[in-house]
Amino acid sequence: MNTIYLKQIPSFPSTEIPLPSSKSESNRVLIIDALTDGENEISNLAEARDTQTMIRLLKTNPPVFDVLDAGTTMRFLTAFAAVTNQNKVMTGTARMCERPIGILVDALRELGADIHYMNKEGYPPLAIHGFKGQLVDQISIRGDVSSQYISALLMIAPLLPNGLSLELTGKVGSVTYIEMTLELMKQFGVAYTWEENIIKVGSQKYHSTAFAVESDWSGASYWFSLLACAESGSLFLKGLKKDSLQGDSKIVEIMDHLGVKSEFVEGGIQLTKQKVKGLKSWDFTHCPDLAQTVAVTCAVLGQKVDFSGLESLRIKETDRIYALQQELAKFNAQLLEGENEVFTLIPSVEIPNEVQIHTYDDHRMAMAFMPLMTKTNVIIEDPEVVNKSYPSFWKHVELVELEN
Ligand SMILES: O=C(O)C1=C[C@@H](OP(=O)(O)O)[C@@H](O)[C@H](O)C1
Ligand SMILES: C=C(OP(=O)(O)O)C(=O)O
Repeated sequence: MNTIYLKQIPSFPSTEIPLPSSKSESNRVLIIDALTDGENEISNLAEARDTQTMIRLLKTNPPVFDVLDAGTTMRFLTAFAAVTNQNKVMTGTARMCERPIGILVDALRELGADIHYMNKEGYPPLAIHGFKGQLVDQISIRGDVSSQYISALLMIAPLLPNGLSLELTGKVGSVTYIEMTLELMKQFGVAYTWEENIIKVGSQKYHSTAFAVESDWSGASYWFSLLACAESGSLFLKGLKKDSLQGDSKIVEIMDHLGVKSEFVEGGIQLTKQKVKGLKSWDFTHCPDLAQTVAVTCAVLGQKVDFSGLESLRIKETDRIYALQQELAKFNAQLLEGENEVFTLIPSVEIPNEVQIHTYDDHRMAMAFMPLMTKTNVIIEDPEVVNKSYPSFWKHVELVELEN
């Protein structure tokens, strides 16, 4: 098995981290670009495998769209292929074929798409056999499983002859990602309304424009965590802006409680250490990708915290609740399931001299446990797993190591 060894570094001098581009923004912009008649000027697309897979599939248009382990690529391309009247097989890794897609398929079938399950009802692989023409212009969709189904439908909505009125039902999670989708659509000239739980997008064209993808706030979260866990140090994260389309910019507020001060300056954000104010509870409903980062930070910093809004974590790259519980236990921290979907993070009492982290084919497991290197020697299994969203992650870790 391939591993990476992170020798303990309790503190580090000021280091500049370049950061990758956002894969969420990139994958939306690529779909919008494919649906725009004219030419767009898109820059700064992500190096993330999820984005590179999207680029390759859109460019080569093979009969089988194998998205590997990319959730957004699967969900967005399914809606795209269906309403652009294509015959396509949608598939991915074994794990991708365990991640539900029934809610999106039901909605697309209601709209007029011909889609069959090739194996298990509700899950990829799918066979898409074109579009019969728009059958309805109003759809209800539950929002508690994945916002990606909603984003997928919104992006294809302007193409529909009658547009689309989408009623969101139940608890809606990851709302910040729905907002990102709509804001990007707006930047490409598409109008929408969102009143209470109904989003309406009329039939209209996307307009060509220039768009530069922002740096990735989810990727930035690991650097906030590294500084929070370190004895001393400072970090400059390049390319981040205060007004971001990404909900994971919430990390600024979370880390303000956990000892990291953020100052937006020209060209990025300067992170310095401050007194730990403490965190009692946090709701991750709209920033689920930050949960692993914050869990490890709190475990290391001795913070007992109630985590809520973790429901979607079980159906991501791995069952992230199980994975966190297993790996936190290796340094005597716990994530205990309580009543009403609240989990309590019990921090570590004693960290062993060396900890080996299993990564469960999940990039965020590898990256979230990196900051443990401030307290002990860490071995990360399958380090290349980070390629899904942040291929240059270990190179950036070396920048911190080199300063020592
Ligand atoms: O739309 C997006 O770009 C994403 C939405 C979120 O998924 P869910 O909506 O399934 O929570 C998030 O976890 C994922 O990493 C990216
Ligand atoms: C959940 C994630 O991605 P996706 O759902 O797009 O596979 C992620 O990047 O953490």
